[in-house]
Amino acid sequence: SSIFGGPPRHRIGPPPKETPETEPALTPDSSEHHGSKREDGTAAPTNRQTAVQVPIPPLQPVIQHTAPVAEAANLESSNYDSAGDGQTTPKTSAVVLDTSIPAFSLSVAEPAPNASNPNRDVDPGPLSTIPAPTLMMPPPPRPPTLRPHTTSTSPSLALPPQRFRNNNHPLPARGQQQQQPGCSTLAPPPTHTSKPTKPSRAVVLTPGHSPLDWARLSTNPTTDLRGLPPGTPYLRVTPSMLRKMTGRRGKDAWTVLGGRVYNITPYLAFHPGGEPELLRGAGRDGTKLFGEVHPWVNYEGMLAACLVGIYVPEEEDGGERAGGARAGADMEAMD
Ligand code: HEM
Repeated sequence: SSIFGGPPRHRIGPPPKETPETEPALTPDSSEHHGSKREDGTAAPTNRQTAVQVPIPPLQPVIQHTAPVAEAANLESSNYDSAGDGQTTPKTSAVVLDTSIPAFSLSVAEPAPNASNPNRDVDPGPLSTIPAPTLMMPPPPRPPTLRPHTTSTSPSLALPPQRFRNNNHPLPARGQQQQQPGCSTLAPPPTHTSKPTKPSRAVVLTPGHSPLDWARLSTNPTTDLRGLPPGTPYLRVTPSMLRKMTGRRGKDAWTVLGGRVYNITPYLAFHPGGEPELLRGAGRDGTKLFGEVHPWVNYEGMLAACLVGIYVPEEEDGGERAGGARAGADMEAMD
């Protein structure tokens, strides 16, 4: 049965007016009008009368099998004509069409409205008696979904099933036992390879003494940060000479880094570690100290404009040889 309340294969035409409930209630006026429109009206009333008496006729009259489809359509359309000619007919042409035209023929002739019916899932209608593959396309496959699956065997990219997120599972998430409620389980495991970070000893530099300011100053080709008279060549600095350059008593601060002597006085205010720290290397070889604090610092590039000379051993003869004499003369000139 169908929602129309009767055998669906016995109805054709517009569904609202062909329900079994309305068919018996048809007035004689409408029925007789139908009969008057027939050109061969002699046989139609008899057939309709038979159809009324047998709503679901198991056998079809022979004359109805010979009725053309076009004629049946005309009968159907006239059935909805409100005009009457006084003749009475106990049953409408819908019954005649039911008996004269097989349901298969009608269904195949109009597949589109049924196939496009959005309510076909809940209202199969007349097509319910016909095998589905011959009438409508199969439903399209459902697109893949990433929604959480309720089955344990379905692969999913979404959250794992609840049984993988509780403590009863034999393979809990990493570090789950140490997690507090609401904490993420993606935290890295505890490791002993990282060293504890040392507190920073960097100082707050005064305005205009940032690393960028030093870079701008030290790379200026016109800037001479050596603290020597213009045109002074690179000096050969001995340990005795270096010890006098501590940055105190009016003298500049020199330090040795990698065998080269630098005047670090201009850099004091720019040193991120502070002036006292930088002065720890003044008047001495600060290579080891420098490497202990920040071996990654490119001192050669940063102090290129501060290069005084090279660090040389002390002369045994007190500077009698040419090189030592020149270095000694230069040092005397700076004093
Ligand atoms: C030789 C004696 C030196 C000592 C004792 C010394 C000490 C320090 C200290 C304690 C810091 C702070 C590190 C921190 O942030 O905790 C520092 C930072 C720094 N020093 Fe020195 N320093 C010396 C020489 C130099 C020299 C000659 C230069 C430049 C050529 C220099 C350039 C820097 C730089 C760029 C930083 C910042 C490093 C960074 O933040 O990574 N230092 N220094």
